[in-house]
Amino acid sequence: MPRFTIGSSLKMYFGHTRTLQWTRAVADICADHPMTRDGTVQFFVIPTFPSIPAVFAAADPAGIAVGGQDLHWDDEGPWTGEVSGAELAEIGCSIVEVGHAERRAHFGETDEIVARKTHAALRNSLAPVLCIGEPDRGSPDSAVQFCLDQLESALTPARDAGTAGRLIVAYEPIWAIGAPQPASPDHVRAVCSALRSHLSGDDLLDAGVIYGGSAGPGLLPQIADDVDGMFLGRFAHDPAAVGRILDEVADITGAGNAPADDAGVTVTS
Ligand SMILES: O=C[C@H](O)COP(=O)(O)O
Repeated sequence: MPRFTIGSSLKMYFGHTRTLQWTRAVADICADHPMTRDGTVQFFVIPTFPSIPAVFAAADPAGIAVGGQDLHWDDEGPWTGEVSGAELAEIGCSIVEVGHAERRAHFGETDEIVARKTHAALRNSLAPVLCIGEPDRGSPDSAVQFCLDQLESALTPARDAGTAGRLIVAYEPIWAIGAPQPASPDHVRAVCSALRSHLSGDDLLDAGVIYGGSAGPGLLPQIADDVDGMFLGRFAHDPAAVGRILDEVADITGAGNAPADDAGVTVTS
């Protein structure tokens, strides 16, 4: 597992041309940056479905993982308009977003549907970016209880079937999505550390917990000890923000002060 998993869902913000411009700019940054080159950071991008093949071609050479924003709970069948995890895996995706708050709110995704989709991702060897988070601002303790219930609900079918795999839990308090600023570092740390403890040593799942909700440059240094990465939205629309976050990773890990070799790769030994 990389020390940090950091990525962005482009939601429906960009058309195809801008998606590719953004991806190429981010791929250039990741191809050059010591923190992505040495595997300290696994960067991922989640575009709209039609852009996935072109994004894959632009992102894969830079080591960027690509995923879908949703999947169906079945692997095939009469589901007009839907996309299966089997097909996402077939075209090269390694991750898929499941249960984002916007899908739960606007597309009727219940906890049961999210659970079936989580299992569909895992059985197709896709790492679910499983989005959980409390609806209203409150205490960290109440958020932890809400999120643990949501998490275990989402994992029930996979646990029942004994399906193993990599899991990326995206802790996204709903009240912090689309907001001017993220949840406070203390809140993020309390909830994410509880989720990490809960999943640590899981028999089936190799799990990490990342934070999303108005995340951007400046946040990771305040939460790094208690998270496995960040899920970026609007504050990564400027590709330069990705470079700033990777620079912050270098500072966090101490690599920022290390000398670089001729190829520009930081020498840490
Ligand atoms: O998918 C990303 C999250 O929903 C966060 O989006 P945001 O940073 O624009 O609030």
